[in-house]
Amino acid sequence: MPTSLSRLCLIFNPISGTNRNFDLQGLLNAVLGKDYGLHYEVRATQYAGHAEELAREAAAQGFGVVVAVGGDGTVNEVGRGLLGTGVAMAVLPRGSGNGLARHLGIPLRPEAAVALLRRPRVLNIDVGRLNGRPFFCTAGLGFDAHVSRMFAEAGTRGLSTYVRVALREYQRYRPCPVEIELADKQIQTDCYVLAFANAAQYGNNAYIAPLADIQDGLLDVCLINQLPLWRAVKVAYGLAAGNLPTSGAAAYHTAHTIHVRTERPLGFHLDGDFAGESADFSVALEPLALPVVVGEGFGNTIAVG
Ligand SMILES: Nc1ncnc2c1ncn2[C@@H]1O[C@H](COP(=O)(O)OP(=O)(O)OP(=O)(O)O)[C@@H](O)[C@H]1O
Repeated sequence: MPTSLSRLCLIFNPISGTNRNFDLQGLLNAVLGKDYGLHYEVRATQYAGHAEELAREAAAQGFGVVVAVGGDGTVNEVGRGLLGTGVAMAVLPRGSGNGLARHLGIPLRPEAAVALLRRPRVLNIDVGRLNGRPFFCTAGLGFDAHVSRMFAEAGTRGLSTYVRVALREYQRYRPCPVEIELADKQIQTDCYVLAFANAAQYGNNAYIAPLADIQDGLLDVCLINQLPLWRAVKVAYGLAAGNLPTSGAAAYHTAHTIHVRTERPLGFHLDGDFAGESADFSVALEPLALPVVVGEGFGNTIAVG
């Protein structure tokens, strides 16, 4: 194993997920111990955005793997900090949804996820950017972004809060006329949800783009123009069953660059966290821009020094 991969910095978000009794240091000692020749350090975040700074600092200090201990928001911050450094990101899933970890085949059981770090397998994944800001799993505009904003304000986290907020906001949210340019196509339509998927799922095995390949240099673009009740039921079922593309409830495209103008400013999310509002969106993909530690059986291994 290259020596750099034996130096691990774990960046721990104490507020992700719902389990507050998590002994990370005890887990690391039990699973990694002293037998594997690894050096590992834990650094806790103190505020939103801190994980990006900590990750950049760890890369500059010569750590070879920086582990995001949290959910997709933490993964996004750590990934942002590592872009361009050549340092690999690993994930110890501790969030509510854990979309990227699930896509990469990383076990949700903490002991098994940590065990992957003994001999990390690293490969490069594509990175999306929405108005210049990176995302690794999914980004989007419309209802899903609106729900992520309301979820952030809800006071409690977890799947049950998310479902409660989504059902409440479904009564209120209205679609917006948009113009979409992608892959030589111009589309004028209403937009209820426009999702840009680098990975297949939002998290919690909700498959917004089950065919998305995180190494193919393309984003899977999912458009839902209206969401009357009958279609909402189809979408919910399609997300869970992984058959949304064949359900007739959503339209799909693939592209590496997309431009969207909206009639009114729309909220957008990056990896499930609300990230602001705009009426003009440029989305692009950087192929294979981030090395990541993957689960057993995922993709092909490449050498990272
Ligand atoms: N110390 C901290 N105090 C407050 N907020 C923090 C802190 N550290 C990180 N955060 C913020 O916590 C938010 C939620 O974290 P994260 O997304 O990892 O968990 P989650 O929402 O439970 O998981 P998932 O995104 O997989 O559903 C992130 O947006 C991050 O910026």
